[in-house]
Amino acid sequence: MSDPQSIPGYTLLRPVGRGNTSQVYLASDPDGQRVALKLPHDSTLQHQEAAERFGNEVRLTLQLRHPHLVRGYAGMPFGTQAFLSMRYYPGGALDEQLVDLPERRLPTMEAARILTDVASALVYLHEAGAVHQDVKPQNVYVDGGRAALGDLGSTYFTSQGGKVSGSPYYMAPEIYHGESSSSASDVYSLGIMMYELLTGARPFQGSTYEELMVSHLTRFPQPLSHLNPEIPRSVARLAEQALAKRAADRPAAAALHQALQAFIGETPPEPEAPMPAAPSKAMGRHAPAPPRTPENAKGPAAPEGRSWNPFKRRK
Ligand SMILES: Nc1ncnc2c1ncn2[C@@H]1O[C@H](COP(=O)(O)OP(=O)(O)OP(=O)(O)O)[C@@H](O)[C@H]1O
Repeated sequence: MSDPQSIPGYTLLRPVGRGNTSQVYLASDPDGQRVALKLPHDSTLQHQEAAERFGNEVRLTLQLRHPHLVRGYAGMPFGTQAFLSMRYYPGGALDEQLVDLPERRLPTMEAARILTDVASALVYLHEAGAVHQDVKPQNVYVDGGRAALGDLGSTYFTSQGGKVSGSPYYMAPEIYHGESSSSASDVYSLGIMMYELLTGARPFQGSTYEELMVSHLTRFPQPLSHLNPEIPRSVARLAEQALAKRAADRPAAAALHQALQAFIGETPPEPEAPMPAAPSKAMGRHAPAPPRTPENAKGPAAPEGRSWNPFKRRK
């Protein structure tokens, strides 16, 4: 890991979190502003793929600007002085905040506001031709009730291509199949987050990678409005469609954003307005994907033994 004291102008205040690839500190920057300072572990810098992922996160966090993306201030993408300075969120990541709540559940309107913001960030990324690939509460930061999506390490521009990845609880069927990801894969992950935040439970469960894969590929969650009657039908229907097994059957992030915005009262509801949809051949709702078994699936390999972690990104 870079020595934080050796990054000119930054004063380390205290550690705030540790991930697989980096350590994050609360620090003060050259202007005396409190920032989150992310420093890669030594092991990250020594591993080419991990180092490239860190560099990708630095470059894209500084390049992509949106009110609902974690704001990057400064950084160095590579080398022993690699770092990323970004907005500091005192409450940490959303998953860390959920742990403290009864039944891991936010009040419905709070959850809907967070989801609206994440959907808004995805609309921006998708319009820019980018795919995030790791939408999950661990990568969402909330302050004052409003959210920002972070961790652009796996993000890529479709025009340039990128390595497929995802986290098993949030990963779309096409990624389990070993196919490429697209904006529709992000919409699927957002659909999982909608279920999780609006009901307190993830729609697909499994105690091993294989069980979780089978669940994503073959099961259908209960209608969202049965699980939470406070959710308007328009939002519930789109969340269910976001979990369509076939990418082409999912709505665009813009449709989800529009419906969520109307729900939280940020724009007047427009029931007559056509929802923007992802280009699609057939619209068979929740059409099942061809049956796959753990043996024939081409998706990312399941880790062995007890170290299986459904939140950990697969590459
Ligand atoms: N901007 C921020 N503000 C406050 N805390 C943060 C911020 N960014 C990260 N953290 C804290 O640091 C922890 C580690 O960050 P993060 O998950 O981004 O690390 P990582 O090494 O990139 O993760 P991964 O395991 O996905 O490689 C987070 O769980 C969170 O607690």
